[in-house]
Amino acid sequence: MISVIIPAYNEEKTIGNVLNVLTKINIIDEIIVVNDGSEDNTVAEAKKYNIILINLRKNMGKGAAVKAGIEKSKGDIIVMLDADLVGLTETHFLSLINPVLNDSADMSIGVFSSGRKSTDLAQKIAPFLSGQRAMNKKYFIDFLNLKDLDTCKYGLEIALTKYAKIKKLRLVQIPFENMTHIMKEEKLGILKGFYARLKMYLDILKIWV
Ligand SMILES: O=c1ccn([C@@H]2O[C@H](COP(=O)(O)OP(=O)(O)O)[C@@H](O)[C@H]2O)c(=O)[nH]1
Ligand SMILES: O=C(O)[C@@H](COP(=O)(O)O)O[C@H]1O[C@H](CO)[C@@H](O)[C@H](O)[C@H]1O
Repeated sequence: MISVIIPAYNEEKTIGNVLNVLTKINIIDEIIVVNDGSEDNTVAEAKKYNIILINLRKNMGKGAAVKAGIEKSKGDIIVMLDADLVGLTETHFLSLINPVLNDSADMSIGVFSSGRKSTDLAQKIAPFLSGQRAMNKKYFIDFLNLKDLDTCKYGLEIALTKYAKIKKLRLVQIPFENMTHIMKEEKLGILKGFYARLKMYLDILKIWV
């Protein structure tokens, strides 16, 4: 059984397109949207689709949102996808999940390529930060027992990557062609976006070192 978890904070502009694609993919058993205290119409947009909605009352950060989704999930395979993806297709989804389904990898990581230069470059430099992942739930549960996701925010992915290394999991990177996401500076404007980026790097550094 496959559960997809989508943490979402103020993603009213993009979450509909992501859900529109995912809700048409037959092999997905459940899609869990975790509204992380959004102040915009994310919830209303998500409710247009056949999904399970978790509402966090206030913004808790990505790590806490994903944790809430995993705890609610019923699947034995978990897929994490961001709500601000642009260009997602069924082919991307299948290519991400197949290595885990056919047991040729324990964790697969989707990495943007040939989407937009800026986002391609960021993921080329740091593919281990990508939020698009598939993994067996047993590893996620083990990971949750070891790592406090309630406070790690954007440190989630680097924590997952470290976990995979320590546990010697088989990792595979899947090129996500023609995909991009909305960058922080585009969502929030240059100054606020850059500030949010610095805060994200701080979350990552806290887990990294
Ligand atoms: O406090 C937060 C910040 C982000 N997100 C979600 O986590 C994913 C990745 O966040 P973001 O798009 O800001 O990261 P980026 O891809 O820009 O680094 C998106 O679906 C966000 O809506 C969240 O649930 N809570
Ligand atoms: O690609 C990146 O460098 C960062 C930053 O993306 P932005 O272009 O600042 O929105 O985004 C990734 O890293 C985050 C932390 O690991 C993840 O939460 C995101 O899912 C991922 O897209």
